[in-house]
Amino acid sequence: MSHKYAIGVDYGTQSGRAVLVDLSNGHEIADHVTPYPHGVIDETLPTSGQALEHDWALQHPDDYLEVLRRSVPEVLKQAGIDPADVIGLGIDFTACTMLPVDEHGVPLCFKPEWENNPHGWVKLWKHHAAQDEADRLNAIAAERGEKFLPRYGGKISSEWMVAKIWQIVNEAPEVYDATDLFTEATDWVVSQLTGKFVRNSCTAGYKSIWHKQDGYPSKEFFKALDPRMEQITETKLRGDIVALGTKSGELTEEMAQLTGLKAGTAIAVGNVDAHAAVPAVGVVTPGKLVMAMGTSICHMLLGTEEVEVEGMCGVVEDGIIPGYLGYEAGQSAVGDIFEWFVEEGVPAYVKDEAEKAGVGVHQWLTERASAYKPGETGLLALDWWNGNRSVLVDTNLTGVIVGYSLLTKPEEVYRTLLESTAYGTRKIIDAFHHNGVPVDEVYACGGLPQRNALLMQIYADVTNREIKVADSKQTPAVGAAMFGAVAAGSAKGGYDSVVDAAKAMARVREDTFKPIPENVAVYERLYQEYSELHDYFGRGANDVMKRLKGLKDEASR
Ligand SMILES: Nc1ncnc2c1ncn2[C@@H]1O[C@H](COP(=O)(O)OP(=O)(O)O)[C@@H](O)[C@H]1O
Ligand SMILES: O=C(CO)[C@@H](O)[C@@H](O)COP(=O)(O)O
Repeated sequence: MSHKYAIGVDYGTQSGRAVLVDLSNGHEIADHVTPYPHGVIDETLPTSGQALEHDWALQHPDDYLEVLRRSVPEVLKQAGIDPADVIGLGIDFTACTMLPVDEHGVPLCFKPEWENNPHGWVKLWKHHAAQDEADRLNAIAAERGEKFLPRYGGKISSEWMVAKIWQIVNEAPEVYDATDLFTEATDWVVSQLTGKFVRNSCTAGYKSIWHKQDGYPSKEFFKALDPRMEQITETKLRGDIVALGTKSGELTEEMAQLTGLKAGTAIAVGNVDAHAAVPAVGVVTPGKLVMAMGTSICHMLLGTEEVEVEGMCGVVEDGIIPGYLGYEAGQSAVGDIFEWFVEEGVPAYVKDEAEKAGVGVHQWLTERASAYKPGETGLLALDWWNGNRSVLVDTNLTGVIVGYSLLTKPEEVYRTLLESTAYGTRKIIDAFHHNGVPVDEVYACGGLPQRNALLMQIYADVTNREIKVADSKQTPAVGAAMFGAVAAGSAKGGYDSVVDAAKAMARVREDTFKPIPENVAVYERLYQEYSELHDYFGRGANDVMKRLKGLKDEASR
């Protein structure tokens, strides 16, 4: 049999990328990135120019198709292989990134009658404008003693499906009525490839409160939210829910024309970016935490029992690797915080000097920040620039930096922001480790580990754990390709399980980041200070952040 390949397409926050992978060893033969032409739509609607309220974050579904149109043919061209040797394709996506579609699967925002209504568009994972709905949902679920709540660390997030749908019910009931299905973007793109709609068990479990044994919450629960939602699981959330690793269907003729692949190529069911990355670093057993580090961080861990962990995003049977309970937690902003500082927080001289030195601002700041010892900046920050996903699950929390003086330098602030995100990760590791889901090893993948060695050393020191790094530029895409190979199956030159695929294809770098004992000692003290601030601002002792947000809302109305 000739050499076989699979393609993984990773849909990130700003761009989508296709990677063509050799199935015998996991090597990335070709990759290509397509920045989304409309990016993240968080200021004005592209059609009408209507201003969006803050906390909104939308996307354009055609941008996802653009990735297929541009990046898939490009990797085929770069690799110079016969498209018939690409036996499978898998995709992974940010989540919960959701959209309303009509009975033909057409996104409402593609239709002239809905294109000017912001609720007809894709709501990106970091759309945080459904916090009121999430708060009410959590109160109602707690009052009713809904047994799903502990599976989600005690709180359903405003980032997820039900809160987002309920916002549409409240603010645009006409869009709700016109919607045939609410879908995850990952399932919608797969349906465009195969011509057939199925839901994947991963997003259904983590983002739509679905359980392998119990199904969705009851009609009574949805009715208690809003009588208009009573039947939603049989109507707008209907659809077969199938396990990761399943073949969703085959590439249609039309999509074959568009991508250059062969019609009939096996297409895996949709997956989530962070979850797809886990087998791609070879993690298929418990005890190993995988951090997908980019705009945000998702923390993924396998377990054998369902236990309650404060503020985790969820525990889902078969949610990451079949046969295990998959645990997920996360931080809503990590790279995004560094980017905010680079874009909005540095003086002009930093940009000038970086330009003169011929390096990016991140690199310029990182080089200078590396000269400081832990504690030397005198600064400490709370990493809540985009709220707190775990363990507090509260998007209304905001950022703090303590310790400024007239001598504070931009690189010190940058280092402090790097450190603050490491403390946020430590909170998550502690929550799992001390509650029956051990974290013995840590793996990192995503854009950040390759770009910033200082950041990774800080994470090793703050967590006091050695960190292994993926030997791949595009780990989630490689994971998605593995699932594509499993969808094709061994008879076609792929694999029969993702565990088999991981054995052959997963790769981590030989060099690791090891904790440095003297740094660990100082960071332990700083982490105790972080914890004090974390609980003071985050657990109700002082709700100043929420009062400020309230004032801001009043002022902007
Ligand atoms: N040298 C750097 N150090 C730290 N962060 C960086 C650096 N370069 C880029 N970033 C951050 O990386 C993030 C993008 O990560 P990436 O993994 O490529 O994207 P995504 O999360 O969308 O998949 C951005 O938020 C950006 O601020
Ligand atoms: O929330 C999830 C997964 O559950 C992510 O899709 C979301 O944090 C976005 O991830 P990125 O930082 O864009 O890779």
